[in-house]
Amino acid sequence: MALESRLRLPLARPAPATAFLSGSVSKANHLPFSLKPASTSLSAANAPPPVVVVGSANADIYVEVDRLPLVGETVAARAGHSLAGGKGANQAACGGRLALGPTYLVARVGDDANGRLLEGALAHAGGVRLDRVARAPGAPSGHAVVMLMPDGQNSIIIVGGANMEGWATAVDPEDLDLIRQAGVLLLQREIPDWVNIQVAQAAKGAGVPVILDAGGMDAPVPGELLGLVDIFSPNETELARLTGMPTETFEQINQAAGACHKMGVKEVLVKRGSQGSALFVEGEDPIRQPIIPATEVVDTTGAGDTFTSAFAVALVEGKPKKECMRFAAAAASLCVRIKGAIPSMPDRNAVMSLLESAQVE
Ligand SMILES: Nc1ncnc2c1ncn2[C@@H]1O[C@H](COP(=O)(O)OP(=O)(O)OP(=O)(O)O)[C@@H](O)[C@H]1O
Repeated sequence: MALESRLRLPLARPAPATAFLSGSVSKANHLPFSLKPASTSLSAANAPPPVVVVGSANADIYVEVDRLPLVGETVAARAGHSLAGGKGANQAACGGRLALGPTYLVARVGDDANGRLLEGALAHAGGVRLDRVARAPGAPSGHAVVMLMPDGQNSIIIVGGANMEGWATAVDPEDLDLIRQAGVLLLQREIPDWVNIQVAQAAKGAGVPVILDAGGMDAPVPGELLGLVDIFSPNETELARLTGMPTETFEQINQAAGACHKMGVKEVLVKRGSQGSALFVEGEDPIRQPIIPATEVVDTTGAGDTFTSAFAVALVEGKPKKECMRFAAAAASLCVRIKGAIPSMPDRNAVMSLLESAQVE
């Protein structure tokens, strides 16, 4: 069956994705954010095109220990539990909750218990289309053992598994077809660079904007990948690592973003934790977005993924960049109030309520 009919995507895209980048967004796209209908139908002609996330899905196995075991020693954990994570899964789960149109995750899991945990958790998170999450034979699902110490420190061991080994020698043509019909392609760095490059090439060829979240492996970002990215989104540490420049002050970040422009990335969206965020578009004044203060900061895990994904959701709706950043800051502010990554990601109505109340403050 042709992909188009299998996915029941509208034949005509509501707005050319490139319009969002060039700033030539139609007037209709400047409408305020609208509420998410009770059920999102792909066949709705006026639904925004899909958010497509290509990335990792990881089973995060948390063990609470008093101390790390010595070589040859066995220690008993005080508690243990497993949660779905991985930057790809996190960003897809967030898109699923926030986007008016569909959100797809393209990922590889193993044919094992962790793979089933991931599929179940993503189905439970709601709103994410899992048609393109495939079980890779012969590779375990990506997983991480997170050892949590009483003082809040942690030690982590990651098994890349299917995230790294589960892709065939070339990306599945059906995945590439889906990407060509997307409103935005969202990438991170927890799958092989060659996969990111192939899917970014497909997006670029179809005029679909590509956002690369710098989070994940800390190996250098290949120049070929950077050259295909429309918006590069690092936090301050990742920006410093990429450019070899200091990123402590706003002016230093501005300089480092300028170095990224020289590497071929036109837009750099920097996440600055409790200092907010800033977007550096080549040749334009930076746009600064302060945080929307949280009543109580419980756990910032997943705040970066929430921010990037929410930004992408607003971008697909044709919102101006400043509004995309405000929407993302509101979503991330809600995320830091609840423990965990996927469990803390807000739904659209909560973000809109916060935006409304923040407006009148
Ligand atoms: N204390 C806070 N209060 C409100 N919003 C916050 C707070 N900390 C972070 N945020 C929001 O979350 C966004 C992303 O956070 P951060 O810069 O920590 O991302 P990150 O380093 O990529 O995160 P991580 O990798 O831990 O998910 C910030 O730009 C900000 O909008």
